[in-house]
Amino acid sequence: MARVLITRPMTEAVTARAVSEFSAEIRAATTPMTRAEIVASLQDYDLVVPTLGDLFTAEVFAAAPNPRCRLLANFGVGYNHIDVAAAQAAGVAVSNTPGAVTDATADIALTLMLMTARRAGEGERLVRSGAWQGWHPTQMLGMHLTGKRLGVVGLGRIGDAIARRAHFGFGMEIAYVARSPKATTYPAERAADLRALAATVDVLVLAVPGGDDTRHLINADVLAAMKPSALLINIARGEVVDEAALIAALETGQIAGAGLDVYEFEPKVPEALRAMEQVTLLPHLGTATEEVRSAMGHMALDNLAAHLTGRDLPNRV
Ligand SMILES: NC(=O)c1ccc[n+]([C@@H]2O[C@H](COP(=O)([O-])OP(=O)(O)OC[C@H]3O[C@@H](n4cnc5c(N)ncnc54)[C@H](O)[C@@H]3O)[C@@H](O)[C@H]2O)c1
Ligand SMILES: O=C(O)[C@H](O)CO
Repeated sequence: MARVLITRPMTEAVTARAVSEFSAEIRAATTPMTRAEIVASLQDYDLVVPTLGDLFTAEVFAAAPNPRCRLLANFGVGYNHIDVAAAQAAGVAVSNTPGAVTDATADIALTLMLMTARRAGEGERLVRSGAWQGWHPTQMLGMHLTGKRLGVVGLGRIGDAIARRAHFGFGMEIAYVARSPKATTYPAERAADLRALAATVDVLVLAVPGGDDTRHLINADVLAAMKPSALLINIARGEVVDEAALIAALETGQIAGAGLDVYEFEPKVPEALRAMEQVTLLPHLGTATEEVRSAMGHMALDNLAAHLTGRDLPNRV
């Protein structure tokens, strides 16, 4: 019988299937595995279901030569915590959970857009503080999203779901950057480059994968191109944004606000960001619904099942 390790507690439905179908061992901690645990997981298990924060780096694969592990069935669509080339060189396949996460993550992007544009976090804090003195015509005025221009960086599954919600729900104009034009169900303008996109939009939303190719894609230069009234929304990965440059841009009023679900040094969130009223901060909630986390878990288990029965992995990276 193959030894299967799942590196975090899962929903009840996924746990029940993992135990009955795979006799899986489920690690009890909710925190990422230590380096020593990761090396041991490669040496001691045939199949591992890792997730965000489990750092399967090239160095870790080097520390576990000829691993027993044959598959990392990642729980999550983003796999920037796994060095896929090093895994493949070690004979370890990698799969992920695309699609299952799309709608929930797009919903969180819209939540961040609305909360930041309409100052919802600030308003909620005001009410809770007991200091609210009542409605008046110029109280806490925010930005009206309807009819504004949205720039999407990463018009893939989630970026497209965000753009659809923004266009059909809020009448927003959609613009994007991509290597080639995309077929969309809404009118969408392809910008010449990222700076050109940043310069013309009211909201810039990030939905690219993390990793070396997109690290600090949003830097001081891009932030400087944005309008002073514009908002930056990040549901992608924290490292896509140079967080120090973002803090500087917010402090100097170069941009008006930000809505963040992810952080460069997650779960550390700089005190400077936590102190800013114009910033909405969520704890990586993109996929956090019972249904979606179960769908992600089942997808990871489907990849284990395919591997064990010699079928093609449905979601091979
Ligand atoms: N906040 C969350 O909880 C959460 C949840 C799910 C996914 N995510 C993140 O969202 C990412 C996207 O997921 P997806 O399913 O939409 O992936 P996807 O592969 O369908 O879409 C990513 C898109 O980004 C494009 N892209 C890559 N580099 C680019 C660049 N430099 N400039 C412009 N476009 C670029 C790709 O061509 C692709 O179209 C994941 O990799 C993950 O990191 C976050
Ligand atoms: O990439 C994803 O699916 C989410 O960020 C959770 O890992």
